[in-house]
Amino acid sequence: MKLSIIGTGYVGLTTGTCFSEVGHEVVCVDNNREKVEALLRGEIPIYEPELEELVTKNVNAGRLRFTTSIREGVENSDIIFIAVPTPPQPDGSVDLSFIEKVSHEIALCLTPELGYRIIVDKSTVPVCTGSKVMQTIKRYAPAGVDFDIVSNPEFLREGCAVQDLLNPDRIVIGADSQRAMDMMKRVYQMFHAPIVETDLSSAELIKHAANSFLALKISYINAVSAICERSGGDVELVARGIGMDKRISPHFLAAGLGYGGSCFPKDVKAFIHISDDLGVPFTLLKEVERINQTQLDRFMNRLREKLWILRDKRIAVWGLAFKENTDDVRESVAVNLCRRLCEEKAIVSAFDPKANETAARVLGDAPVTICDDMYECARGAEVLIIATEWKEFANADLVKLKELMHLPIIFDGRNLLHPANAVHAGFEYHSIGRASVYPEKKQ
Ligand SMILES: NC(=O)c1ccc[n+]([C@@H]2O[C@H](COP(=O)([O-])OP(=O)(O)OC[C@H]3O[C@@H](n4cnc5c(N)ncnc54)[C@H](O)[C@@H]3O)[C@@H](O)[C@H]2O)c1
Ligand SMILES: O=c1ccn([C@@H]2O[C@H](COP(=O)(O)OP(=O)(O)O[C@H]3O[C@H](CO)[C@@H](O)[C@H](O)[C@H]3O)[C@@H](O)[C@H]2O)c(=O)[nH]1
Repeated sequence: MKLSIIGTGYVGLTTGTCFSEVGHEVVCVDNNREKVEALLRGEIPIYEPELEELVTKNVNAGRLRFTTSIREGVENSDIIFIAVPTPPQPDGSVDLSFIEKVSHEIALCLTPELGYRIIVDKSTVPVCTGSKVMQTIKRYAPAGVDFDIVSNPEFLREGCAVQDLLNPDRIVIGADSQRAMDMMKRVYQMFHAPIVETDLSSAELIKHAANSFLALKISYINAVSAICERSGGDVELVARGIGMDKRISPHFLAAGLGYGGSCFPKDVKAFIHISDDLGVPFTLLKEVERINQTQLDRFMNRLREKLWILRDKRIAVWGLAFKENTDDVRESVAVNLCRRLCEEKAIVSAFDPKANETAARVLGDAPVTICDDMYECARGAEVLIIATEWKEFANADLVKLKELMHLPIIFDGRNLLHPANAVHAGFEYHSIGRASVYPEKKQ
């Protein structure tokens, strides 16, 4: 089928590429000329495992192309996906100006002669946005255009987006027209995944409800981690013990520094705002947010308990991305941690396998020394903090690390290391939701 995607960011580029991989003919549109020019030169603007190979393969096969022209996308596709940003506003509500602008632009490209078109919202939007897109298109398109609106939320995780897209747990399609639903099912028939057919509003709600529930699971285990720290329990054992119950599942029960990224923080805020607007305040989600914020505060307190004053202490931070396998630092807890350490005048060095450049841009004036090598980053440090769950850090050579550091102290904000291994290598080891462990003192 002929598809276009408006917005070639994390979602648009990976979705468009995976659509082309299963045989569709895809035009990816973006109004960022530099981004499109880079893509036309074969440069991939983001780091996402497997993406570069798939883009190259499908561009060479003639199934995937890039343009800055919405008109080219609209005229050359039966189905137009919108994948533009829906950022938060200061009050937590969603800024829908990108969606409105694209809807308007699509409307101006539609003509009765083009024939039937489906406009699909893939961006994460508040319930009832679909009907606003419909009204906008009706308002600005010439009389007689034939189109339907569909909601098809995206559930990919950054860092494994290609695999998530090619092997989804489910596809959600919200449509108020059978013709649109049937065509959308054809788009996804090659993905061999269950399809949840809904009305427009339910599909929009599924996305916010899903992300809020996942964030809730993380905050739940983080709240349990605080209780473990006070009581002498071990949150890893507790998570294992509850996660083996199939009704709970072991996923998204990893205690840590809290959730970050471009989705959970903004989508939880948005769902709170939506529920307030509807007169049914979702106060549980306010607690989810509060727990997420206090997780980093508690970690900073424990660091101060250990080092007393952070000023002039050499602190190395492993990880800057908001999670492993990505260069994305949007709402990264690791970056926030670096900022807070700098505010307290610690001497901060940091390393990330993929996010050094993106982090340097957002850190701006914060005096963080960004290092090219994880061990060099730790040289001379009094404390090493693990802030992102990269495999490299879990597999670190602890003997080498200990030789390089000034003091052998690790604060593991993602519970990546095994406490016994850290102690065996001679480290004092502090982690989330567990008692700290210390190497045996020689008499
Ligand atoms: N990042 C994720 O993991 C993820 C997963 C699921 C859903 N989502 C949702 O998908 C949407 C997009 O997120 P993203 O992370 O891909 O954002 P992004 O910022 O990475 O990409 C958005 C792209 O849209 C382009 N754009 C903006 N206005 C445009 C216009 N008028 N015409 C053409 N292009 C335009 C931008 O230049 C940018 O390249 C958001 O609603 C987000 O909540 C994101
Ligand atoms: O057990 C866990 C799992 C995750 N995290 C943190 O949660 C954040 C988000 O991680 P993850 O969900 O893996 O990445 P995202 O790319 O943000 O994906 C989420 O947000 C996307 C955008 O809406 C959705 O499409 C995905 O389904 C949803 O998982 C990161 O900071 C992780 O460190 C934890 O602290 N503990």
